[in-house]
Amino acid sequence: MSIRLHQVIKTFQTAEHAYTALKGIDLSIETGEFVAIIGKSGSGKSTLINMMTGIDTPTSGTVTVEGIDITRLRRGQLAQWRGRRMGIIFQFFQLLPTLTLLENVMLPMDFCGMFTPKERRSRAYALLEQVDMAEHAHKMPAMISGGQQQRVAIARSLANDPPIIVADEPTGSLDSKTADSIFGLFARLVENGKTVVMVTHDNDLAKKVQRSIIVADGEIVNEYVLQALPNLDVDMLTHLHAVLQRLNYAPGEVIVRAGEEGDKAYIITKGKVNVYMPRPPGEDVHVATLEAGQYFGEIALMRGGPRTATVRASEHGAVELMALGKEAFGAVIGSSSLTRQEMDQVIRQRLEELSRMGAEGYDR
Ligand SMILES: Nc1ncnc2c1ncn2[C@@H]1O[C@H](COP(=O)(O)OP(=O)(O)OP(=O)(O)O)[C@@H](O)[C@H]1O
Repeated sequence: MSIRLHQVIKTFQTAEHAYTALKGIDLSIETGEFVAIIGKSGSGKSTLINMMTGIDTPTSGTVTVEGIDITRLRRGQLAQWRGRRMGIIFQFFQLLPTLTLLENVMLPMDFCGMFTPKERRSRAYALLEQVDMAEHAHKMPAMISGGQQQRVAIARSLANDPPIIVADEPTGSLDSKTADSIFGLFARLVENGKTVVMVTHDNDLAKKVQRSIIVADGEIVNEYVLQALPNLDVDMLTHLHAVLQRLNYAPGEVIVRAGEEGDKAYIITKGKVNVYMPRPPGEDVHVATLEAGQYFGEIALMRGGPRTATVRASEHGAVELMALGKEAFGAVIGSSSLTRQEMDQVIRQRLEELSRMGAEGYDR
């Protein structure tokens, strides 16, 4: 495991009041993952990654990177550790304006005493080559474009060959074509075995990575909610996060019952549920097993009418669900036609399955 945050809380104390920007974050990022962190402005994205890099310290909780609890490192140790193990990239590049591009890339090696001075120079050239900037090596940062400066910043972040790259809105100030090419560089780093964590506002870029983490109001949106509703935008996911109600069921417990009025849909976030077709007299027939990342209860909300099936928590373990009421469900469907279409498709399949198994009245 590459990065692990456990119960991380960050409270900023200002003159007038205290503001809790992170509210108990649990998060694990594996070695070699390409992770996008997205969220509305002010949701806590930068604060979150500043915890991972040790640029800022949590008020409570632990941050473990490659097995080291970085919250326990002293300032000097932390700077050395970071310099060797992490490459950091910011939105506004932050190249030193009085040094050439080559010198900028050599700087982290100088700081951490990595490689011999001669090696540093040739390594810096090689890194600039990797990002197509070698021909500009002796220019000053002000002489090149923003996209080029970001390429150099990426080369600089790789100076000490760190296994982890953390980037805070690296494409935020670039046009979309340049952003795409910078994104391509990150993808290549991941192919070469690096772990990359990238904050982005750009939904399209976020869709291209293996894993998205949505920060909403200082918390992380449950990843199974994301899996269940992959086409919602950040605003809707943030809204959903605020209104979803967490529910727990014991093994075997009934969650919804066929024939009853339905006023909620459910997303499974832990465990499995079994779906049964009602067959009098009380001999329900098992139709399907659903697991984390799937939803149920949507048919009654989408099509009206009573529940079409009974759903129980699996006998083999407890179940955690996120419930959304009619109103939130309506907002979700209304916000994304793709989600609506996909749900329609799921419902059609489910009703066909029920009808195929001989239940009456399910071929609506
Ligand atoms: N040093 C600080 N002192 C007080 N409040 C802070 C401090 N840093 C951040 N905050 C507050 O914490 C919240 C989260 O900030 P953060 O910068 O992490 O958000 P963000 O999601 O990265 O936003 P953006 O996308 O706009 O950069 C904000 O409401 C911000 O005002």
